[in-house]
Amino acid sequence: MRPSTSSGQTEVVRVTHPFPQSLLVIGSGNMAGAMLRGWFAQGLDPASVTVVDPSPRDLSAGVRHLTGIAPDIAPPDWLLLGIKPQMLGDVAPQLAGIDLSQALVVSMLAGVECSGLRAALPSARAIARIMPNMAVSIGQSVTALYAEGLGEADRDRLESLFAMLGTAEWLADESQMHLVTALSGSGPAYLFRFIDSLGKAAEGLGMPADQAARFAMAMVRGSAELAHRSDETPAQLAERVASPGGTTRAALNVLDADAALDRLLAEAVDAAAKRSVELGQ
Ligand SMILES: NC(=O)C1=CN([C@@H]2O[C@H](COP(=O)(O)OP(=O)(O)OC[C@H]3O[C@@H](n4cnc5c(N)ncnc54)[C@H](O)[C@@H]3O)[C@@H](O)[C@H]2O)C=CC1
Ligand SMILES: O=C(O)[C@@H]1CCC=N1
Repeated sequence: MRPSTSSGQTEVVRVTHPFPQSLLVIGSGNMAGAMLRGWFAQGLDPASVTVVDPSPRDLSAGVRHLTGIAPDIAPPDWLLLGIKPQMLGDVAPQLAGIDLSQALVVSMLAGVECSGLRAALPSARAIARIMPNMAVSIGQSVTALYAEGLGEADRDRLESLFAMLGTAEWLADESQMHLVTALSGSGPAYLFRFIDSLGKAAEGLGMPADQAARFAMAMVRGSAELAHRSDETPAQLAERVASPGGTTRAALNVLDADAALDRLLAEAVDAAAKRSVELGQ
């Protein structure tokens, strides 16, 4: 946008965007692919991006695509790691031929800590970790950020780029990455399962399957938005739905008996966090 000056003349504003000069992406599947599409929509130049992936997902026009790491890859400003954690051991030695002395490595690998990334990519200028989630594809991820000893310019840039894809928040302690992975990284799957299970419950009691699925989905969508906009906590909102002696209380009594739901989710999140620790080893 070009704002007018008080004299009525149009002032040319030079926008300094936060995108890296050159972005090398290793592994562009569900997550890295969705991030790239989000950034392209916000102005990232496809010509500044090189994607290395034998079978990338929905590659955008204008991006340089390689099926493997080639010796002529120019030293990148950012290196985004979008491979599975289990692949790092194979991929890292191939990256040894690329000059990473100017590169900020941004890793989305679940479980792999900064020390493991540093050992795998010893020549990198700096290393940061992120934990986004699948809602990155609609610009509504909550992305956790973590880095040690990162300069202010890198921190600002990282924060700006992930704020473009939803919200971004720094973690003070790396061990929290395992928990955030188990909470908001894997979390969309828990909610998708809940929606599916709720629809199936109504179907089992006699509702047509497609209608039950539609109602379950619409209810979750509206309720999540309501909870997001409300000043009250989700726990308080649940109490507001439950009329004394009514239908909701009858259902909540089932979920709350022996803290069944709390215990189930605590167990599920604990299993995910433990798996995150294992993936880093
Ligand atoms: N899927 C999710 O919801 C989330 C995933 N993550 C993390 O994101 C990373 C990627 O996950 P997804 O995108 O779901 O997986 P994905 O399987 O969709 O993407 C991985 C990509 O790596 C490519 N690849 C395989 N071998 C390669 C090689 N040697 N060189 C370059 N590319 C290669 C594959 O072709 C694929 O496109 C994982 O480390 C995961 O922990 C983090 C948060 C959420
Ligand atoms: O399941 C996984 O390992 C990845 C990390 C968080 C979500 N998906």
